[in-house]
Amino acid sequence: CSKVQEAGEYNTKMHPMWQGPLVVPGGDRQSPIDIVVRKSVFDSELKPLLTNYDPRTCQQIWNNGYSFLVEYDDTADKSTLEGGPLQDKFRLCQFHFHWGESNAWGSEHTLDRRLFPAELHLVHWNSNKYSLFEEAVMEENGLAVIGVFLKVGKRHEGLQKLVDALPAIRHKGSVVEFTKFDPACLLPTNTDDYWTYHGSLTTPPLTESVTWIVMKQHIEVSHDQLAVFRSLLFTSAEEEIQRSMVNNFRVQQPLCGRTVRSSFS
Ligand SMILES: CCOC(=O)CCc1ccc(S(N)(=O)=O)cc1
Ligand SMILES: [Zn+2]
Repeated sequence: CSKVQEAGEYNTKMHPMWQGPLVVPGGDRQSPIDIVVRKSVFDSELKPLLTNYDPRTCQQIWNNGYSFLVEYDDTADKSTLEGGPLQDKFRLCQFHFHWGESNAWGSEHTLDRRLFPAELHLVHWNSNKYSLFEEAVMEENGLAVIGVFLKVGKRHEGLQKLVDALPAIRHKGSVVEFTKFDPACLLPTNTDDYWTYHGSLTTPPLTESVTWIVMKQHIEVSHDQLAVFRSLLFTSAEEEIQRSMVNNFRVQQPLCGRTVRSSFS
């Protein structure tokens, strides 16, 4: 399988984050992918997801120059994910989004090549086996990321608190305190139906350490809420040329014979 990023990754390759080695050691379980729905395999052993998030562990929101991240205190098993395809307990460390410059594209995963305007990633690490995220990120069973597609429609009331905080972190490197936010409000009502496969981080270090759990049901956000995402900047306040934070997604990667399992038939 391709061990070097697709030539078409112009957007992401041009972004400073992508400078450096684009060859991924191994490189046969990269993410994101196109989920071909009719080729996914129903697995009756897959359990419902069990999320137990404590809003009191929410700490800050910041612009890392590629997306914005809401970070959680992951020094104890206070906000956790288990069940689904997972054998262990995983600790929530952050969530972030990927989006486009237009509503026509922006998601990282696709469903039968269908693009969504944005995609939410809730990032967890295996606290049964490892003691730090930085350790788990290098291990095959180290991470679990829940992916949720966003569609443009009615305003998402739970998201608005986060949207209202974005103007304060417009530039790369800015951070503000952000507390008492329950990420469960961003999950779809149905979390029993999902696809799962073994993949990687979609940004450097691109390590193949992620059990992906992609929700079948999307959430709706308003056009105006997405427009505020696009008002963020890739660049720091000191830089001469300001660049809008849009199209911060990676192109789909080769499946390389992997099976995508579904929790529903
Ligand atoms: C060793 C430090 O590694 C990191 O900070 C990786 C952070 C990171 C977390 C999640 C993702 S995603 N888009 O695949 O959900 C990409 C990168
Ligand atoms: Zn992501």
